[in-house]
Amino acid sequence: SDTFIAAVYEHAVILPRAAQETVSPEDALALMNKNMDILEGAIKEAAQQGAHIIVTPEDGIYGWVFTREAIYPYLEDIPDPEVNWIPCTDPTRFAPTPVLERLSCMARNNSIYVVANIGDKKSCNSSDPSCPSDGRYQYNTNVVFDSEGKLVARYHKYNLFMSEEQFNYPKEPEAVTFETHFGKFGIFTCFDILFREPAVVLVSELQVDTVLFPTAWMNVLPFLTAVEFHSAWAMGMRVNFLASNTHNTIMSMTGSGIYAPDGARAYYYNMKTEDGRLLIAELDSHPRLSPASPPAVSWSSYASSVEKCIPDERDFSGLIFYDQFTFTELTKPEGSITICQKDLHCHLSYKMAEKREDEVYVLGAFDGLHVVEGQYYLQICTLLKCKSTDLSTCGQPVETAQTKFDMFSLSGTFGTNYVFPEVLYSDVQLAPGEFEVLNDGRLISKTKPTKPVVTVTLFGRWYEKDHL
Ligand SMILES: O=C(O)CCCC[C@@H]1SC[C@@H]2NC(=O)N[C@@H]21
Repeated sequence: SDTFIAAVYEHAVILPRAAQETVSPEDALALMNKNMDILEGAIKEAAQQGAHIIVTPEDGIYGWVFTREAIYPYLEDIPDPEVNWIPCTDPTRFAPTPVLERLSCMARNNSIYVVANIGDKKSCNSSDPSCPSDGRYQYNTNVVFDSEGKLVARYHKYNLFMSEEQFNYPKEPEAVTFETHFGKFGIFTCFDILFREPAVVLVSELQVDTVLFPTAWMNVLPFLTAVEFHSAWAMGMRVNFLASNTHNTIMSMTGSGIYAPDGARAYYYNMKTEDGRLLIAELDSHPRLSPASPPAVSWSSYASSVEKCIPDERDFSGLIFYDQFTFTELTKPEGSITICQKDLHCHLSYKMAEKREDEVYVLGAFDGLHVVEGQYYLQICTLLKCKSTDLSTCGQPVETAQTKFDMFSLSGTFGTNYVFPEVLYSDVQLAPGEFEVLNDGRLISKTKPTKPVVTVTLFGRWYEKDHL
């Protein structure tokens, strides 16, 4: 069919009382059942509203369990989907798997695809030289059940985030896809989104239509807040993207959404209360075939054609999330300005509705390797509001703004084809339908921006440079 209805659930996970202590398998299952009780409510509601598929978050069933031993009682031995198994109707076929059984039944009883994140365990012995000393591999794992409850996908997270010492890396990245009558799906988890494998492979080589993305994402302004970055990835990669985040304001975890290539269809960001939220929206099954599908972009085309930038004595540098940017201030209410760092030249044309005395904006450029909490090579052009009128605060996280723009157009001489366009308004709000990327690489406002701008950014990932 042409469209389908997608659901994502942002879940305020009930955490284990003491994540460092080892509990009995009964206590582990009791906690997982408490979380699954809540997920079941969301799954039922989504199915009632006609959703074909629902995504639930990373760590959504047992929370954050920090040691290898402490997570063990929560894990199940998840078979390869090729075994063709409906745990709901055949629960004893493999070793005890009460969580798989319950998830399978939730999918089957509500006739909806269910995506969940749980832990997989695989025993090994000394015949395998890389077998861990405790005799098992433990994986951060996504599972997908179809609307009859059959296990159709299993994915082991490849890019573990720093603190996930409870899990092992799979030996090779897994590019997991499955077909449905509403399009081809790919799946990966959280930190995977910053790397080429398997995320980019799923889209560029395996041509999936929709990405399923369970996450436990800690927000970092100005570029890596969940709703901002995930919607930008959907636009840059030209896929649908179903992001389900955990909700825990103490950890800065909030921000889920249903994103199409041309913008968010629904999203949720809430740092004020501890409420979860079900989102439901309609999407094109094959977004690339849609007439509204954005064209392929030649990212550096426009910026390479404008005059080169000449270093100016008023340029200055500042840190954004530990990366040293080169900045120049927007001193006039409107104009065209350029800033460079190494090979990256960034160009901005803009017009403010009014130049306020109490707010300062800069144009910034960064071309280099980010090295904190993981290493990845970035090329970034950004228009952003500084925290105060003191230029030394430029780059620090800012959530609110009052300056309205009449228009903006941002471009850069990117060396990579992987550029994610971000527009963030005041109070961490997205701007669906209000901006677009032209095929010459300009990120432009389509209409007069309706809210004050916090940042407009072209976030480029240069995968080939990571290992040089
Ligand atoms: O557990 C994960 O895989 C999610 C981590 C994502 C965190 C994002 S990516 C880098 C940045 N650092 C943070 O603390 N939050 C963001």
